[in-house]
Amino acid sequence: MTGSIAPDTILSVQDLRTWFVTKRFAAKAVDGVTFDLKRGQTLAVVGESGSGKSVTSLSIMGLLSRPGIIAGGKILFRDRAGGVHDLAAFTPRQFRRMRGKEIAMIFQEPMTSLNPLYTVGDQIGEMIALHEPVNRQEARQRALAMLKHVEIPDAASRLDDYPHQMSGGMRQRVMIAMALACNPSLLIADEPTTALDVTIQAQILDLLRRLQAGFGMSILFITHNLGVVAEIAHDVVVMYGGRVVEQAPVNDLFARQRHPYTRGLLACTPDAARDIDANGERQALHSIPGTVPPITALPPGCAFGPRCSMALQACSAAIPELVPTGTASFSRCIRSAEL
Ligand SMILES: Nc1ncnc2c1ncn2[C@@H]1O[C@H](COP(=O)(O)OP(=O)(O)OP(=O)(O)O)[C@@H](O)[C@H]1O
Repeated sequence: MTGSIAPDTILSVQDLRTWFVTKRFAAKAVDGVTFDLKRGQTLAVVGESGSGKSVTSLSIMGLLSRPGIIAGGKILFRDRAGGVHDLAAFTPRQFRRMRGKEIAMIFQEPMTSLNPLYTVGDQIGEMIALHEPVNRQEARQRALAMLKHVEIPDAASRLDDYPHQMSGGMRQRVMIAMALACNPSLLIADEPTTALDVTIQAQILDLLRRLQAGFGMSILFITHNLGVVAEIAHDVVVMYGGRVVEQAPVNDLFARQRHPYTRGLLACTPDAARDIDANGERQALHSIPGTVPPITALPPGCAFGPRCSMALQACSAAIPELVPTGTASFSRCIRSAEL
């Protein structure tokens, strides 16, 4: 029995637990995470470094490194033909057949996906040939079409470039072209714009939005930046200490944050309109006190408690439940009604 998934949903992560277990420690990097990604939409997973975002995406892609294991939960994925698979139970062989074709991933650093020794045309073509019966000429034509889709100027003359001959923004476009070459229904994007300067970042987000409208893929977007979330997401999951602390449609989340951590993250996001007053004076920068605790030493009760200005004694007594705060919103805070 694979489990159930709503008809408009392409990915349903259900009570996922991904742990790193050795003789010395058990790091519960992801501990009971649940969310749904709807077809053709973008779900952003946001949180500070160490909150468990990347481990969540690596679990979905079957790319966990040792000693990481999926200790519990389901990752239900609906393929193009409508079949539902539990990726949490997939073998490496099953993942190899699915990756690139049905699910693709882009990373912060394009050179983790691109081989410096091959031209970009060869690399995109090879990705297509791996999953589809195309000859060399067809693969090259498809690679060219993909370079055009990702809006690389003068694409025909860039087909035989090596990655090092391109700028960072162009390499990011090539990585997106490679990821989308076989028309996957799910794209996992792990901080794909973090290393880029803000104008290029905006261009890449804009490109992803247009590609989503054209190709119809769903996007799981991992980021620490709420500014990026506002640009691209339909729904948002906020993670802290390996757990979901808040979950909401993007407009609801920005209108009202129902967890003090989300509120703190938003206050830390630079905003010129807010941070410089009418007299041109800079307001003090906000920051959340302290740092994310190591996953092996989470405080008792609410993991955010020691950093939270609203914490009560009860917050350290038990881990708060994720409770509904709206029709599609949830918060793991006992004071969410006051926020
Ligand atoms: N191979 C590993 N062995 C042990 N612990 C690990 C391993 N990989 C990740 N972790 C732990 O899992 C936790 C979550 O890491 P993860 O990379 O998912 O965080 P993140 O939110 O994506 O942060 P970043 O933005 O820095 O990537 C961290 O506390 C990290 O120490």
